[in-house]
Amino acid sequence: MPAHQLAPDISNDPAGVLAAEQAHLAQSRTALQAMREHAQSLSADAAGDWVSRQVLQSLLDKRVAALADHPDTPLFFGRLDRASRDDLPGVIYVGRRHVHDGGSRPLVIDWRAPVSRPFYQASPADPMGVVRRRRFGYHGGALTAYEDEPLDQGGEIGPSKILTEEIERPRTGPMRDIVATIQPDQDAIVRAELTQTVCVQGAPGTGKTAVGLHRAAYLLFTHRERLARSGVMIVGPNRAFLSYISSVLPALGEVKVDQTTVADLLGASDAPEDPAVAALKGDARIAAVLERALWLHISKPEEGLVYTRGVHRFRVADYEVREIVASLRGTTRYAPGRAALAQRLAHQVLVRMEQRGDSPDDRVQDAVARSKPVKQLVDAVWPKVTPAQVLFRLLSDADFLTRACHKSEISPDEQEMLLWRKPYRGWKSAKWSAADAALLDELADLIERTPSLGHLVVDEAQDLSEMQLRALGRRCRNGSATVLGDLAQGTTPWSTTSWNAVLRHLGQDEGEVTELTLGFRVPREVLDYAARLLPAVAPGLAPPQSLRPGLGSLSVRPGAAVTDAVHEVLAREGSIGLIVPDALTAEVSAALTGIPHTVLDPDSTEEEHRLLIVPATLAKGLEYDHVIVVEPAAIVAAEPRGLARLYVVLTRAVTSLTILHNQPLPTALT
Ligand SMILES: Nc1ncnc2c1ncn2[C@@H]1O[C@H](COP(=O)(O)OP(=O)(O)OP(=O)(O)O)[C@@H](O)[C@H]1O
Repeated sequence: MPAHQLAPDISNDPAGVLAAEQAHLAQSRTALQAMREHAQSLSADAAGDWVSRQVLQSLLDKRVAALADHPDTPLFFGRLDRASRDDLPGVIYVGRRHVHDGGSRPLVIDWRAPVSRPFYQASPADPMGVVRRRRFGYHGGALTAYEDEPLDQGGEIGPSKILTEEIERPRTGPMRDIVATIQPDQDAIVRAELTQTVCVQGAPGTGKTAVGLHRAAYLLFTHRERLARSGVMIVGPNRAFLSYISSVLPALGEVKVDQTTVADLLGASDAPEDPAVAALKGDARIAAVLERALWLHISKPEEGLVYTRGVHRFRVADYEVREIVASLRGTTRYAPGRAALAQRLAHQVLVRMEQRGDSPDDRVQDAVARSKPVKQLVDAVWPKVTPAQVLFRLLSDADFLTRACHKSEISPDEQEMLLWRKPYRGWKSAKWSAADAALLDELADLIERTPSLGHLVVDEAQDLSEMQLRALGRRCRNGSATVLGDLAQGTTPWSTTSWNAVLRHLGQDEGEVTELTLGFRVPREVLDYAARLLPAVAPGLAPPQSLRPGLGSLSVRPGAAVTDAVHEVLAREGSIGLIVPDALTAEVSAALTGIPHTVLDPDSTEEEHRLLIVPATLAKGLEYDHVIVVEPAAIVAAEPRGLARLYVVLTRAVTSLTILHNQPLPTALT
């Protein structure tokens, strides 16, 4: 059947339909193979020089790699039979990438193309020109089932079995893409305009991370050239999380996206710090103090400039130097201001030379700007400083801090808190905390402008301080952002309580706050249980909803042994996360001697075994089929926002949650 004709209704012959679709899959696979062979046959020799040849060859190699067929991944997962009379085919197959035959007839259309959109959005109420939507079921790479949804007959469509099965599939290994089953509300976020910053509040497991990654893939497809130049970056909470999500974008054909953590982006700084001090340093009020501290380094010029050339002396008077400095202050960043001061002084010297009858050119001006007297004056008045020097001075010199805090909203008590109890000997030996890293980054930007990316996806954004948000905001100030998080899962001393505030500190006030409400991960029984903590951790939030009933998924066992619970889940299918208070990690691991397991580490991301011991503070963003939580009371007691940590921990399970405890459970859970 030619793809441009509407398919005849042969649904009364399911075997025939399936066979025809399998034939289309085989044809598409062959066509993809031909596309790959064609790409392989292209030569980079046409390029004129060696460099161009290397660039072209690398592009061709990438193209060949992108055309690889992964036999276990469905080439298409949906089909639309369209009623629209336009130039587009009447029947389209929606898949992970475009495939066309020798005559350029599309056999599969990329899920991100506008014509694929009805696959995610069409409904009987708004069929979007589609008569029938077909979903395909796969086993490995083999097409084994299909399901039709008529869209032109009004009424309601029942739940999709293929969709439910996909959502219920046990989890193994890293996160996978959800391209075949993106839901309409998720799709609206994925396809939001590039210029639109979106902020998504969503309960655990509502697909925020998945949506953020698919949005990155969508934007890269739709604005390929623009974003190839400016770049897209994903920022997640820790490396274990990045490792968990690392294969989603490559599976969607996008390999050129940086995935990083705030700590890695701002520089690994991990000196321990009192949470109250960290919270104060994370406060956006500090930004004004840093700015003042930096500009306090400029001193009032007391002397003029004398420049000697041959037998002549050219003078720039002290009041003229003061005027130049005053005119530059506040109109430029610190480092370009320094360079401009040298140039302006040189210019004055040149004016004097011209007045004497010389006709110096630009080269003379550059030479004067680089000359010793000019350099000495600039160094004295507008000294070269690094972020570390400025922050060191601020945190170790009480007088300087007081001057920098002048007219700011930082109280004397707070100033006292900011000062190091035991100052370091010098800025080179100073040990910086995570909060300091954001301050150093702010100073770096005040000194020299930080380049902006085209788009930033920020996950677990509720955990970022205002100063960290400012740091990320700098990196998308000429672009846009996708901000993802859950106010109930905030576990840092500076966790936010308002998305509008987050957007403001990110510098994306125009961003739109939206909500995902349906949970795809956690069974209802478990989610309802965890939600008992919500009034304490995020009073304003409505209880989350789950798509999965999961009867019998929750088991609370006082006094039970860890090994028994572990043996029980090892007999079942799927991944296992044994989440423990951080302080008990070694003890629990020792108790499991003889049972193969891996201990999750913030940096090492290897998961050798199906059974993983997860320290509670690393569980954020991750999920396991079976979760065993050890001693909730100790998880709560370990940190100021311990109840929120427990909420995160209790919402990691896909199939079952077992709680083991000797100490009494937090009251909300009893
Ligand atoms: N439309 C969907 N179809 C199938 N699976 C989905 C869909 N949306 C989300 N999921 C799955 O649900 C699980 C949870 O998704 P994800 O981790 O993105 O949620 P989250 O909102 O970021 O959760 P958390 O707040 O706990 O970090 C993942 O396994 C994801 O693949």
